Amino acid sequence: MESYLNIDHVSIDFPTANGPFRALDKVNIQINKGEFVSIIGHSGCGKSTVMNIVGGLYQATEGGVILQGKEVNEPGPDRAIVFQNHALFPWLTCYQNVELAVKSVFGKTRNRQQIRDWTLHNLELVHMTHAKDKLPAEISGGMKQRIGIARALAMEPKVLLMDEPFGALDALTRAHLQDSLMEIQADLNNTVIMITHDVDEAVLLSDKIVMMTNGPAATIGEILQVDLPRPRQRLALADNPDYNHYRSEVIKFLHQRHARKAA
Ligand SMILES: Nc1ncnc2c1ncn2[C@@H]1O[C@H](COP(=O)(O)OP(=O)(O)OP(=O)(O)O)[C@@H](O)[C@H]1O
Repeated sequence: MESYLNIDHVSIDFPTANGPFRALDKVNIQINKGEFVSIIGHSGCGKSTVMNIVGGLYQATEGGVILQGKEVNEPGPDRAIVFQNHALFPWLTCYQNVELAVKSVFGKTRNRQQIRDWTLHNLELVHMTHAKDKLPAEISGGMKQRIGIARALAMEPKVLLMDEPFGALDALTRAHLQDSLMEIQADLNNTVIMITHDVDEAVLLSDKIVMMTNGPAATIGEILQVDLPRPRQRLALADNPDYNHYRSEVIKFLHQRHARKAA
């Protein structure tokens, strides 16, 4: 059966002064609907480049990305991106930031009341109704990230792309947001690709962890299937032998089999 999202033998060459630089070489990932997939690998291996190709921001030199049987060549609302640095419009309130995304996707098909209800519903999903009339400068980093997630979810994307979404947050805020994201995903069955540097985050959230080799010409080293039952509770998992097994598999990949050579 054909997968929902097929990253099919994707290679990319970037032009440089010394000629083409092959950043990715034949990257192959098959993702099913509703799957949560993390991409992990050392800095500079090409994780964001994979995401930018799926997001349609970069074009693969060879191979391509097929979403529900259609090749993806440009950005579109079917692939919403959540960035590490929120990327909210500073002059718009939280409500207006989400509403803008809703209007851009549903402005022609939904009436004003429906747009308002849908905007409020998505703010509620991320527990941000209380701050809907605040400007981004008036809320914390974790709250901004919640708005970024609400904005992406409100577009009802086929795939949610998250580039280190919690990378800039303190450990406690990060844990709260991971829990919220797991709850939301259990409710909505989103298909998610998330880049992370955090091994625990990858194991806690993912169905599959894609581990990339170091560049240049980075590719998929291994794909680890994480078969921990859901819902997952971080406290219970701390003593779970399967959890610790998955965790150590990722650590061994990153720090033993594909350890980065010292500069
Ligand atoms: N537009 C570009 N032009 C030239 N080279 C690029 C471009 N974008 C990325 N690269 C190169 O491709 C490689 C992969 O970069 P990428 O940003 O995808 O890595 P990454 O794994 O996301 O890194 P990090 O974890 O540090 O964010 C790097 O060597 C980078 O310098």
